[in-house]
Amino acid sequence: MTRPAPAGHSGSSPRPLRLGTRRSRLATTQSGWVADKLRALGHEVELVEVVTEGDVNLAPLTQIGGTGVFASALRQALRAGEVDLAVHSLKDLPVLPEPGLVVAAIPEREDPRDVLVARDGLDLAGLPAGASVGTGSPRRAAQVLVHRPDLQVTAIRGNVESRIRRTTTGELDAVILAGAGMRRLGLAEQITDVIDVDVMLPAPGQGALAVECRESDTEVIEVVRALDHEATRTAVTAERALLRALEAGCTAPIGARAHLEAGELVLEAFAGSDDGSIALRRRATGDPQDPLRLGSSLAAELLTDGADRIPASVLARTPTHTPPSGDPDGRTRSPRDTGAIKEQTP
Ligand SMILES: NCc1[nH]cc(CCC(=O)O)c1CC(=O)O
Repeated sequence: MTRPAPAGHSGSSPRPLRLGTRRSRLATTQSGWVADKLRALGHEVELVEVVTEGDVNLAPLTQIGGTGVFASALRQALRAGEVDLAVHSLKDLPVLPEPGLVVAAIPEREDPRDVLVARDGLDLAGLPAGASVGTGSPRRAAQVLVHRPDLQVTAIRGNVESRIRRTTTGELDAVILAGAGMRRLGLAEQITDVIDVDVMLPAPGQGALAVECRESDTEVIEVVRALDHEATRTAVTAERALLRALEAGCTAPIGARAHLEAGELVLEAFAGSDDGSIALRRRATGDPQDPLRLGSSLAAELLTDGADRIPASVLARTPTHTPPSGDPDGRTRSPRDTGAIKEQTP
């Protein structure tokens, strides 16, 4: 249902902006944060819940099409005119631009680093040899094993709260999560170690949000633009350009973090393989006016130095098999979903 554009809207009697959100607590918290920012600017905002494949299907993300599954249903709701804007975790957003949609704002990002939640308040160095560490992320698994090959990495999925619970029940010694998500959920006091970027580079875009609108909806775009943070946009543009140039998806074992330092844009990146045979780390600096170039040139360097040997199946995380016929709730993918999932493969 597409609502007719309001005639002569000037901002004085704003139509309520319909903000589409996933139903997880992290998603509603992030959406609520954006809604509050827009309300503080004088706009009326209502939240609209959208159910995504990634929420209902608990198969490993690497099998059901990567984290792009979280974005696809929200994007469909945007295109259908059911909502006017959608808030994504930027790291879950496929790197290829989505036709008809535009990321109108990237607000200032949180600390992008990964954190450890371990039993008994342990930090990474304090975990004993053989300790079990849960993560569903090939990027986290690869990097933690470079630093601590003696640890036992276990694949886990689920929302932030349920992953943390695995350490309190004694099932696992530790889990690795994005610090940003934990802080937004008010769970900062459960962090037992903030993992240094020298040990683990975050996912490209980690800690940042992306507010997406319809390209044709200039009125909403103008409103949302006010939330954009230039330094964040510059940094994540370099990080995502690297991911794109590696032809990698958002669940690939690729880490990247850019930041401004003394007027220069610094980009650090990691590229690894699942079996640990490839684990490359490189750093480059460039012009903050051209983050795309810095990202793609560092990607080229990684490829020359061995990242070209990382199998395409590992990088792109293309669904390698048809998902089990019985989705948990019997939901079948629409052709549209499939299209949206495909877009993140090169
Ligand atoms: N893949 C799930 C996801 N997407 C965004 C975040 C956290 C918030 C962020 O990184 O911006 C998380 C949880 C996690 O990785 O621990």
